[in-house]
Amino acid sequence: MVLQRVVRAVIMGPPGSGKGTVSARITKSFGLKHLSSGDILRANINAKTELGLLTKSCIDQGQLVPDDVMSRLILSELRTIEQSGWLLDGFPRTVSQAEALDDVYTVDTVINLNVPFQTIRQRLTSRWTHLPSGRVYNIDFNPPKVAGLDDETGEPLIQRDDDKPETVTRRLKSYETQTEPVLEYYRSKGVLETFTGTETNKIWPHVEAFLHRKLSSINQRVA
Ligand SMILES: Nc1nc2c(ncn2[C@@H]2O[C@H](COP(=O)(O)OP(=O)(O)O)[C@@H](O)[C@H]2O)c(=O)[nH]1
Ligand SMILES: Nc1ncnc2c1ncn2[C@@H]1O[C@H](COP(=O)(O)OP(=O)(O)O)[C@@H](O)[C@H]1O
Repeated sequence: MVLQRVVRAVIMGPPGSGKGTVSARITKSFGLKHLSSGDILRANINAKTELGLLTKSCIDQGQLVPDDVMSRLILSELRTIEQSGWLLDGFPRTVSQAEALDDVYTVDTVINLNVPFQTIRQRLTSRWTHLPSGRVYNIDFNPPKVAGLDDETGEPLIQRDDDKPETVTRRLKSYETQTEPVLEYYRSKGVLETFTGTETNKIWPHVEAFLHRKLSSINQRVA
């Protein structure tokens, strides 16, 4: 689909709900630029930047990075891709972050992946990540072609430290207390679209059909 105007979208859902997996499909089908807050933070930690050193302990403990740090980081990244449509993944995670985003950009649509916590726990302990690209694999769901190696680059995959069961519990708690209110924030603005299920392959066709409708209606309004 060729877009006549930039589309600004957010994908939300608890850790492990499939945001990264679905984002990869959205970018492929609709050409939006994917910006993942977690990928940006992990790249900084890996490169031992000042930001990486500052945020590592929060992430390892399953806590959120402070709002002002996150909002500054993501808004400055967004400025560099202002001319493109984008899909934000992992930001905003608090109402304060949502307000900071809202001060600068109007979000057209928010895709909310509603996946039960029980399903998520099993997935995260078998998640393997290619750090430089953010590509994710799963031993059961989408294993790499060669165990332990990224399909595209052949580079090693890692298991994230914060995917340990006790840290996952803390991340889910922080999702409930700090991130769920963001769903209400977007619901009241009339832009929240929730997709419920336990399997990405069943959720995806609904997300795809919804985005086709949504993007066509945005294009028609501009035409
Ligand atoms: N078993 C199973 N695993 C899935 C499914 N969808 C995604 N995953 C895996 O679950 C893990 C978490 O997905 P991810 O996209 O990283 O979620 P995010 O944390 O919300 O970005 C990854 O290892 C995925 O490969 C699914 O439908 N079934
Ligand atoms: N918007 C944000 N606000 C605060 N902390 C964040 C944000 N995005 C990512 N983080 C930190 O990075 C960690 C990993 O984030 P992410 O990769 O998005 O997790 P997941 O893919 O499991 O949802 C979070 O647990 C948190 O510590």
